[in-house]
Amino acid sequence: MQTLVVHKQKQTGWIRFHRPDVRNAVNLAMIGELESVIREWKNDRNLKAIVFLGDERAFVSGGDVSEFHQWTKKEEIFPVMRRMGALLEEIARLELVTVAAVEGFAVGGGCEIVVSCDFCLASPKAKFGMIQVNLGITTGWGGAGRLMRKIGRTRALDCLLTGRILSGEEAKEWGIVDALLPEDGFRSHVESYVEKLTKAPVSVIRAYKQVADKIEREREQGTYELEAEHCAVCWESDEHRLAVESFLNRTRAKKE
Ligand SMILES: CC[C@H](C(=O)O)C(=O)SCCNC(=O)CCNC(=O)[C@H](O)C(C)(C)COP(=O)(O)OP(=O)(O)OC[C@H]1O[C@@H](n2cnc3c(N)ncnc32)[C@H](O)[C@@H]1OP(=O)(O)O
Repeated sequence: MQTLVVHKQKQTGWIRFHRPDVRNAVNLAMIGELESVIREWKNDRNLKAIVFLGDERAFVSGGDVSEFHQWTKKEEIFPVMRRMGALLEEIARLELVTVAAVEGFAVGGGCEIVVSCDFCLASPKAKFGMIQVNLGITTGWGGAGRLMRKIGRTRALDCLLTGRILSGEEAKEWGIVDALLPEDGFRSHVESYVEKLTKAPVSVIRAYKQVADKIEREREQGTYELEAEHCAVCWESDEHRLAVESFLNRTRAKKE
């Protein structure tokens, strides 16, 4: 695999987002690789948990601005948004424990990946932000609906409308982070935490995830399709075009 480093350890699968040069930004290749891992592992009846992680600098920095933002029409970008939204819906509905382990930036779509997991474990230096608004767009992968369900409508709207960046501690206080773990030996702290979450038999884990999923389905459908639609419409705005140009100009200027 080019964009992910994956391995299984006992009954836990580990998926590391691995595009360090671009702070683990999600491109089409990563979406394809993540689809194939999730669709293979979801049928592993021995697996109890999946942990998603990045590196000390970034969990995931959102969609790949260089790749995604070459498309300017809503008809071009909607299928890409919907595809990743459907994948995060699949992850959210997995009948095993899902964990986002965050040490660095989880921004934009990276924050949407975080809230599609059952648990978020973070180091105090982690940073979270639904920064799509800074690009003049909305979430596109279902993250707005999941954030509202996780931290409540008012705080979620504050994060979505301001694009504020929260430290690990602030994100714990706001309810995005479920446990803060020491930066030193973060990975082994994550392993011990996951061990506690997965001492139950596979059948018990799958049963409780089915209960959680049923409640969510009865309460409301996932919002990823609506969000992908809104994101695609905003994609054509001048605000979005200008924000992307300024990001790409900054990147080019650094190279000169
Ligand atoms: C529905 C999802 C939605 C969408 O897909 O449109 C979104 O996710 S919108 C949000 C898209 N993401 C961003 O706008 C974040 C952009 N990145 C940053 O703000 C920073 O890179 C940050 C805060 C994540 C990390 O800052 P740091 O100072 O640690 O690193 P640099 O900014 O110097 O970046 C290093 C290197 O990585 C490239 N990079 C970072 N993020 C992205 C990205 N999302 N897409 C493409 N490339 C990215 C950055 O340009 C630098 O490249 P270099 O060639 O080394 O200059």
